[in-house]
Amino acid sequence: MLQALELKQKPTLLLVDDRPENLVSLEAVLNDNERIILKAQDGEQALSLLLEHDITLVLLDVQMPGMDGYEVARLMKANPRTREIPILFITATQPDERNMLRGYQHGAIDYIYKPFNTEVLRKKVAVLQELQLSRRCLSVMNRSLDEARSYYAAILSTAAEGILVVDEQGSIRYANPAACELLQCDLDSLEGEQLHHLAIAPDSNIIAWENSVFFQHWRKKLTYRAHDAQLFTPSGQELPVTLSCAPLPAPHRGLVVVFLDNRIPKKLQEQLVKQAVTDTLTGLYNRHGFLQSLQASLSRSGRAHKPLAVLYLDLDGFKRINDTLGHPAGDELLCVMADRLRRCTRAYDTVARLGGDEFTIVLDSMDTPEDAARIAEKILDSLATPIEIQGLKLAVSASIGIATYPDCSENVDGMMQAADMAMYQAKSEGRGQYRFFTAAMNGRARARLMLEESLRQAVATEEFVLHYQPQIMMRDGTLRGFEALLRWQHHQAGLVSPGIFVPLLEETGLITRIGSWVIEKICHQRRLWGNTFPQDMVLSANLSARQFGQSELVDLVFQLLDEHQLFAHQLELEVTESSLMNDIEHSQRVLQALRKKGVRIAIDDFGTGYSSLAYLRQFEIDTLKIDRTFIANALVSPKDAAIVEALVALSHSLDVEVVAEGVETTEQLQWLQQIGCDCVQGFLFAKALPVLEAEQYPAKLDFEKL
Ligand SMILES: Nc1nc2c(ncn2[C@@H]2O[C@@H]3COP(=O)(O)O[C@H]4[C@@H](O)[C@H](n5cnc6c(=O)[nH]c(N)nc65)O[C@@H]4COP(=O)(O)O[C@H]3[C@H]2O)c(=O)[nH]1
Repeated sequence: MLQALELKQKPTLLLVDDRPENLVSLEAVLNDNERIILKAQDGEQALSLLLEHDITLVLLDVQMPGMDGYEVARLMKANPRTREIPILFITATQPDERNMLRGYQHGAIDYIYKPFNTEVLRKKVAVLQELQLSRRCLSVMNRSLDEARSYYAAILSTAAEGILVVDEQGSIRYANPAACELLQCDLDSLEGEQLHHLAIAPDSNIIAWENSVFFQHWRKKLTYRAHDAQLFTPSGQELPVTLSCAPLPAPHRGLVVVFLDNRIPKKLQEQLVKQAVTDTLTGLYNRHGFLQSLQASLSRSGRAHKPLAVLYLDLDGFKRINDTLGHPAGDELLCVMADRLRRCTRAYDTVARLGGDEFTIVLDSMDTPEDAARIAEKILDSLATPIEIQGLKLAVSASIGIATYPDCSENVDGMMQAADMAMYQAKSEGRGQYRFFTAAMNGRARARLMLEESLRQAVATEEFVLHYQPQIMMRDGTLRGFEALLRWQHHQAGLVSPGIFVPLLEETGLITRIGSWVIEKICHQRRLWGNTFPQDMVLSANLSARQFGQSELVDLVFQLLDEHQLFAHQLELEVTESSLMNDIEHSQRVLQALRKKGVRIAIDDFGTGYSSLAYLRQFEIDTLKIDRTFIANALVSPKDAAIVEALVALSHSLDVEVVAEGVETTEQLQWLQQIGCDCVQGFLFAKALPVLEAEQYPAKLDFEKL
């Protein structure tokens, strides 16, 4: 833009003469509206105009007082801004040869003598002016050419891709810095090198350029592209590249080759693949990686007819460590665990963490299935050494299930299921041990699947009923309330015990649906019993851990209380210790909200879980239900008796009501009375009763006679 403006400007002449009349006559001759004319009467004025304006040509008087024309020319020559401006000297006398040469030396183009022929002067000025404009034009173009050249050179030298320019004979004529760097050589050694030699392994036969793919494509004016090409450095090192080779546009006869180092995307891809199959915490394989590896091992073992085993390992009591010491401690434990598992296995066995505290191992190419038992024993032995975390020595054990190929299954899913089932078997038989999968387990699994299926149907067809077990106040033998207990009225099998189906409901997630149904049902029942029982009679329901963790629980309870117009204290929700410990903050929030409304909270089965007396203080509760195993043992085990006594005393000091569960004998009842237990529940009074029997129960109860 600036350059175009520069060229469009009118030419400017500077006339320099000490005599004003000469200046006037010169102006009269040269003024034609096509040019601008400036005038100066001495050297100083001329120099300052020269610096201020863009002068095309100077007509300079040689003889001037003070600074003469030669001196002005010398000073112009010395200044880069005025150096190139042509000077036409005007003189009355022919200068001597020395001065004339001095003039030419300082930039004079020509001399013109006074008195001058006006026509000659006009012509000379016109020619010189034209020449000067052409020169300017040229220099502007040169400048823009230089700029364009340095712009493209900068692009070429900063490009991350290697760029080569090759002539039609296949000789490299140019290589950018990236090309030199990737090919590990300097420009000098690349220049003149044949392009197709770079694409040939050092020990291969050299072919002629005319037979190369580059030339073949160039001849047909086509671009050659290769995503997995190979170049070779002069030292013979392989360079995997993506490459394109395009003919240069006419009139150039040659090709431009652009290539990109494939090792960078490859490395990124490798990293991504690694991340996708690795457990970030332990660095072991994750589930995805493990299943892939198991698939590959099964195929190998199939071909080699070698047995293979999958070990499924679950840490015993990991959750408690995580909950009590915090997640960082849990993570540390898992890392130590991963390390020990690595040490117990061979380099080519696959060790993985599926998630949480579940680890799996593929034992590849075993000689006999007993090798798997040896490894399992080694793992259990290695866990016998306590793990030190946060200054505490933690004793950790694991349950291990083993499935062998081809006996248990021949596919990934089957092997995983079998190992998982065997692990559950090991766990249920007493932890810290290993079990091989057996056909009997398979039978049980099948039965379980069938049960699961009919349970789903039962949920859909509402085959559930609630039975009510009475709770009796010790002080006067009156009815405190009922605990609602779920029963499954199976259309063929009859009444199924919750001990069988509640864990299944929990595992399948159906428990939340049923749980909501139970709360709704007892609210409904409590309203129906409005006139049958006193106002303070309590109905209680069990909450599963999952249900207790649900964010909508509080709203549901409030909504049902409203709907059935109940007093909040007529409803008691029983939560187990472990549900509370799952997420302590959440538990505190839920309990606070429910109790604020007046809903009663009971801790169920106290003594079977964490048995932490500390949280009796931490959580807001109304009732503590002592587990029936303590009551069953209390009269034969002084230790259990002492625990129950301490619990009763502690609960009273915290204003918490105590309910003893599972009271079956009058001896137990008398003892509980002695130690001040508030309330009792058990077969001594009644089993869980259907609605009608529950209604009639208080009339039949004779507390004194018990
Ligand atoms: N040996 C003996 N047992 C006695 C005696 N008195 C009561 N029981 C039994 O002890 C269990 C008490 O319920 P739980 O501890 O909450 O234990 C319950 C509870 O954890 C769960 N459950 C039952 N109904 C529900 C429910 O509606 N929701 C949820 N989430 N769980 C439920 O199933 C478990 C077992 O329930 P049930 O089989 O009904 O077994 C009941 C009850 O019948 C006694 O004197 N001796």
